[in-house]
Order: sequence, then structure tokens, then C-alpha cells
Amino acid sequence: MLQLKHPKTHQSLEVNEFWLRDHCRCGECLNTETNQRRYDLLELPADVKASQHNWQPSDGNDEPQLRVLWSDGHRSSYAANFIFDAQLEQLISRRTKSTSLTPWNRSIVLQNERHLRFSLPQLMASDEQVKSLVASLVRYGIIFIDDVSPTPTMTELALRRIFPLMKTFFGEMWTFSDKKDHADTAYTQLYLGSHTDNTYFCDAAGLQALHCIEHSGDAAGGENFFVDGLHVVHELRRQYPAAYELLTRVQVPAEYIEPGEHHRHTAPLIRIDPLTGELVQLRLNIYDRAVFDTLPQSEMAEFYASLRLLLQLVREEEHQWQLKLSPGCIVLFDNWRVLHGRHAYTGRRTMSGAYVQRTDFQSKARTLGIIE
Ligand SMILES: C[N+](C)(C)CCCC[C@H](N)C(=O)O
Ligand SMILES: O=C(O)CCC(=O)C(=O)O
Repeated sequence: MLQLKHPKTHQSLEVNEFWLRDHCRCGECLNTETNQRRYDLLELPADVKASQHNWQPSDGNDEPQLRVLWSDGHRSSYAANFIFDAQLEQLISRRTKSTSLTPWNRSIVLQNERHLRFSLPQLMASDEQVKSLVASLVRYGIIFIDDVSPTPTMTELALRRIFPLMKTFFGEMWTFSDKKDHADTAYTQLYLGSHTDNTYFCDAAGLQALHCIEHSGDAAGGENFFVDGLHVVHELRRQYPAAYELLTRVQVPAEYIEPGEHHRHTAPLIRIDPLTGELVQLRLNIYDRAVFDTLPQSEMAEFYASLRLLLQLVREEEHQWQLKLSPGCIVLFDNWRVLHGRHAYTGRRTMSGAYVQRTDFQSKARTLGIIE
């Protein structure tokens, strides 16, 4: 280990010498055009040591540089803040601060509704509006784009203004009604309780967009409702810590089966960031669950009791934000956080929408400086 003291802040730090060598920023070790390391890690001597090291005032900016002569003769130079910022404590601090999320129940989200509404003409004209939309999507997990002509084409144009679309066997853009194009309740007029989509994919869509482009004939029902899974998971952790812990651990299989498709994925319903303890993904769809065979029968009672507590919290009246999507308005929500559902309906109801990959959502937010 190498004992270091930041020459300006006087903060002390012990670093593993192999780690430090593995983070050499010189042109021989790092391809600065591709941000890729150039060397084979096994080529670094496992017992590499810093033969000499000292702090140098850096030419140009006022950030001091750590100069190291390694035992194999290699020379490295590191900006002080690069070393001190690339530590676990700083990562946890940045992660818990940077993505300041606003968990919501109905009254909180209604108080903030002005931050959730965007207009397509303004989005098309202003990159700042796009940045505000992405920032609200990160903070609240749901936004609306108004003034969109109720067609699949304009829905696609609106969405592609912000994100690339995720192609699945449902399509890249999809349009659905009560025509049974796929073996799923969404393609009926039936009620759908609060859920997240794609629990049967190893990588569930990060975002989901829905645009009700038509609801006519003897139209009734079909209202949507949304629940903030982040708030619900916080409530579960606060009120029922044992149930919360169980649901972050127990593996729950989900599957989707139709001719030519058989998707299955098994994971906990609640996925937590191991570094911050914060929610990464709520994976909750009671309909798409496969045969549940990942626990011994002796543990089933505790699992179902925990799942029921979670579902009861989801169903709490104050957590439900119910609204009728009208033609012209796209709802876009975080499918790893916000649960959505639909009341049964009559009449001709056509929905258009798309998924966005989680990594594309995060990449956009990161390039806009919204998340780390
Ligand atoms: C959105 N769209 C109608 C295309 C597909 C719906 C898939 C529904 C599936 N039960 C799930 O929850 O993933
Ligand atoms: O029809 C709707 O409004 C929503 C359908 C749904 O929940 C889904 O496709 O996942």
C-alpha cells in the first residue's frame, strides 16, 4: 500500500499499488481517443511497487501531480484529484447526491405536475426543453408530452427527438388495441393492475411510452393509473423491513410465451444498489409470474406474506395517480420505477407507444450532466 497525503487538502489516503499502476493515464497505458486501456493486465507485474513517488506542482493548472517511478521502470503521473476522487467513499457520496429523486404519492406528484408537462413544438425547438424533460424523468419517473398529433408517426417522431427506441418482438414502435396481436392481456379490454413491463426480459425496458391515439365508439373506462414504486419501496422498507429484505433476496421467475417466443427471467422483485442501498429496479408484475419454484415450501408463507404487503402498499389510494390519456398526449415513464395499469374499457381504444433501453435513458441523462 502507498500512503498519500493530498498536497492541497492534506487528506490522507492509502492506495493499493497495483490499483494505482492499473490507473496509469500515460499514452502507453491508456488510449485517450477510446478511453480504453492498451495493455493486458496480466502483463503488469503482480508485485509491482512504487520505487519512488513525489508530488510535483503541475505545469499549467494548479493541480499537483503525483509522479511515480515503478519497480519495473515504468513512469506514471496522476492528477491529485483523479486519485482522491476515484475512491469508494466519493462514489457513494456522489451517487447518493447526484440523482436527487423525488419519491411521490398522488398529492406530491400533483403539486409538481407543472414540472412534468412538455409540449412537442417546444421540444422540437429547444435542446434546453429536452434537457428539462430528461431531468424531470430522472427526478419523478414520469413526464407527459402534449400537442402530439394522435398518430404512430408523430408519436415516434416525438420519442426519437429524445431517445433511441428499443426493438423487441412487440416491434420498435408498437400499436395495440383489443385485437389479439399478441398473447397478452394488454391486447384485450380487460383491467390491468399496477405493474412494470418486461419482467421476463433479462433487461426490462428502462422507459415506456403510451399514447392513446383513439378511444371512440361506446367509449368508457380505459383510464390509466400510475404508482411511484420508489415511494412504495421506501414505505415497505420503513413499515415492513423484514418483508423488504426478503423481496430484495428471493428470486422470482417471470415468463412470456407465445408462438415463436418464450422469454423467462428470474430475479428479485426489488433490486438494490449494493453501494448506496437505494432502489435500482422494481420488477413487479403479478400476471407474468412463472411457476414459483425458487423457495422450499417451508418458506412460501413468508414470501407470499411479504408480496401481499408490497401489493397492498401499491394499491393504497393515496399512491394511485389516475388519469385518462387523451389523444395528443404521450406519457413517458420509468419502467424500472413507476408502476402503470389500466381500467377495463369498452369501445375502440388504440394505443401507440415504444420502449427505451435503460442504458440509453441513462446515457442521455449522463451526457446531459443530469446523472453521474
Ligand atoms: C406495451 N405492449 C403492449 C407492447 C406490450 C405489453 C406487454 C405486457 C406484458 N405483460 C408486460 O408486462 O411486459
Ligand atoms: O392499455 C394501456 O393503457 C396499458 C397497457 C399496459 O399496461 C401495457 O401494455 O403494459
